[in-house]
Amino acid sequence: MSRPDPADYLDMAALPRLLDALVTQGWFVGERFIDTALCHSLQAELQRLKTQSHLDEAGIGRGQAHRIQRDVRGDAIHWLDRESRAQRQYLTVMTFLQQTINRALYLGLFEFEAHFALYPPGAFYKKHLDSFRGRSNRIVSTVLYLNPAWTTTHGGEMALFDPDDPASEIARIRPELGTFVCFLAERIPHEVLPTQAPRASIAGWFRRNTSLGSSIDPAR
Ligand SMILES: O=C(O)CCC(=O)C(=O)O
Ligand SMILES: [Fe+2]
Repeated sequence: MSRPDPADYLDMAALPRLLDALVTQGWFVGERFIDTALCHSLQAELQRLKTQSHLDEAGIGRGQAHRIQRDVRGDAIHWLDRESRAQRQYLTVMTFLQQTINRALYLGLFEFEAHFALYPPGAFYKKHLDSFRGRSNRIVSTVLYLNPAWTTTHGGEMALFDPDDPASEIARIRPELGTFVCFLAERIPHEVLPTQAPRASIAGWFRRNTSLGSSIDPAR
């Protein structure tokens, strides 16, 4: 089986803009950044996972601190496990992006973890940081949206906030199929506004390895 070529699945021409935006403002949004056919395959897989009851209620906090809190986040998730061709293609693209970012910005990104997410109507995710400065090993957050023909009446945008003034909104992103967002996990507060329609995505994080000696550092 031939390995997928990342260039077939992502907008190579947008990469310089992505790197520049990460450095100058800490976040990037690209429309049609990931190949449309691949997005449809991922969307179909997420639907299948839902039908087969393979989605779990999402929680907050890692390891022992993990808990479900519906008043904070209301999505259901499934961690990517390379089970399908579409997942493997997406993970290959993300590995390529990791190498591209490391070569240009020396962030020392070490691995990528990601989950499908489905927000049912009425669900949201309150303003948060994906990682806390100093403690964290999530360095760059990513989101790929999987919703064809999303309109403003559907709500469910992601709002980004100014790291130096977290009350001030700096961007609002419609979760349209193929749109890809990445941002510095320790810097950019963000929020998922209440959605009116089922909202599908893949949220992922590039991590740095912070394991020390024999003490392992779990991803989740
Ligand atoms: O789906 C989104 O727009 C963002 C999701 C998010 O912030 C998260 O899963 O941490
Ligand atoms: Fe987040």
